[in-house]
Formats: sequence, C-alpha cells, structure tokens
Amino acid sequence: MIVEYIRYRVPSERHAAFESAYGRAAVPLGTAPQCVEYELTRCTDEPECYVLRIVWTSADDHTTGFRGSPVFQDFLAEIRPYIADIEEMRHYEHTGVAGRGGSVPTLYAWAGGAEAFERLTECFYAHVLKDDLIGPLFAHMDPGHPRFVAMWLAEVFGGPARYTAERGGYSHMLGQHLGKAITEPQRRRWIGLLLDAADEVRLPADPEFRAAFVGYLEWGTRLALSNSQPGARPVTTAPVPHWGWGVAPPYRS
Ligand code: HEM
Repeated sequence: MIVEYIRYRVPSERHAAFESAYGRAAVPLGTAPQCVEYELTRCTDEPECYVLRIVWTSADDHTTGFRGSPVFQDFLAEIRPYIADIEEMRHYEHTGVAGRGGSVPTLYAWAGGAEAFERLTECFYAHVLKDDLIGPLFAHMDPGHPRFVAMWLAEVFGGPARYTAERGGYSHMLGQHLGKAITEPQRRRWIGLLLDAADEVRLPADPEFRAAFVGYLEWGTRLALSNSQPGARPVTTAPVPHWGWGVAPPYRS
C-alpha cells in the first residue's frame, strides 16, 4: 500500500465549493478498487490549507490502474477547477512506525488483563478435561497448557507479546494443532465450553466485548480445525494475530 498526500491552499471564499466538489468526487473515488481509503482534512491553524490523504493499493495501481479507468474521468471532472491550488502531490510509503493511542482500551485491558485470561483458561480446561467429546484430545496436555493459552489470548487481544517471546509464537501454536484432525462437533464444543467459562469467571458481558471475543474464537477455531486436518499445509511462520473491537468499539456513556 502507498499513501498519497495532496496539499491544497484554497482561498476562503472558495472553501464551500471546494468541499462540495470533493464530496461529489468522493462518489467515484469510493468505487475505485485501487483505493483503500481517503480523507480530506482542513487546517485549523491556517484555514486556507487542506490535505487530502488517499491510501492506494500500490503506486502503480494509482497511476496506471486508477488514472487509466473511466472512474478517474468522473473524479477529475469534479476537482479539475482546483488543480492550480495544489502545493504538493506525492506518494509516501509506510516506515513501520505506526500504532494506536490509548483513547480506546485494548480488548486485553477491557477483559481485565493477564489475570482475567488465566482465570478463564483455568476454568475452561477444568471443564475440557471432563468432556467426553474433546477431553481425550487433551489427555496428555502439558500442565502449563492453560497458562500458555492464556498468554496466547492475551497477546492476540492486545496484551504483552509473551507468547511470542517465551513460547515460540505462531509457529509453535500451529505445530500443536497439526495432525490432530479436529472435527466440527469438537470445534463447536471447544467454543461452547470457552464461552461457558467466560460467563463463569465473569469476563465482561457487554455486547461489544463479547462480539469481538466470539469473532476471534470463530476465526481461530476454524483455522485450528482446517490446519489440523491430515495433509493440511498451512503457513508455517506468521506473527501472532492482533484482534480489535471491529465495527463496535466499547460503549461508554
Ligand atoms: C481460537 C482457537 C484456539 C486457540 C487460540 C488455541 C490455542 C492453542 C495454543 C496456544 C496451543 C499451544 C499451547 C502451548 O504453547 O503449549 C494449543 C494447543 C492445542 N490445542 Fe488449541 N487453540 C484453539 C482451538 C483449538 C480447538 C478447536 C481444539 C480442539 C477441539 C484445540 C486443541 C488443541 C490441542 C489438543 C492442543 C495440544 C495440547 C497439548 O497436548 O498440550 N485447539 N492451542
């Protein structure tokens, strides 16, 4: 992906027309498969200045794919009167320095931190071991298993990267599922027991947290099932996934 910045200096008497032209130009832009996202911002310190940021799938997709498409003609027709107001129009690449601030807590913090995930997996595996359908899969599990899975979940939900640092990260977790031939009824039971445990240890029960939590479990268990099938050839190295709130951040009145 590549980020394009277009800096404009537009006299104040043309602001309203400029912003409505971009409002119209956004319609074709929003249909372009090369466009990931866009945003027009107005400077509060120097009101004549605007910055348009567009994230493109690649520089080539922008300059060849988008500009060569009929959609570009519709876009250009709206913003052509403002081309002379452009001060800078360049592509920038990501440096790897990026992240989120603390305005929205992580799922890890919302759940109650490391201790909450440890309580959860303690309770969960106590039930798992007594379960007729999935208990046998865990009959010889490492006594540290509940703690290791708590570390994994904590890292996934935005906590410290301890599973990666201390337990071998994704590759190790993957290796534990390979060849296990997990069935769909077993996957369902795994999730069902984990959700029962979440209620039992009183993880937050708000709709936003539970929706994100279940979203990860659905994704993760389906991957565990397919990776565990005989002959599966999953990706062997990858970072531990990071799960966020998705479309519904925590509700705070
Ligand atoms: C979101 C879904 C899942 C997550 C996050 C998860 C997580 C993990 C992790 C982190 C390990 C390795 C622990 C270590 O470091 O030793 C592991 C091992 C294992 N998992 Fe999963 N797992 C998931 C789904 C499942 C499902 C659906 C099953 C079967 C129904 C399953 C069965 C096992 C078994 C049998 C092991 C090896 C246990 C042992 O013998 O020590 N997992 N899992």
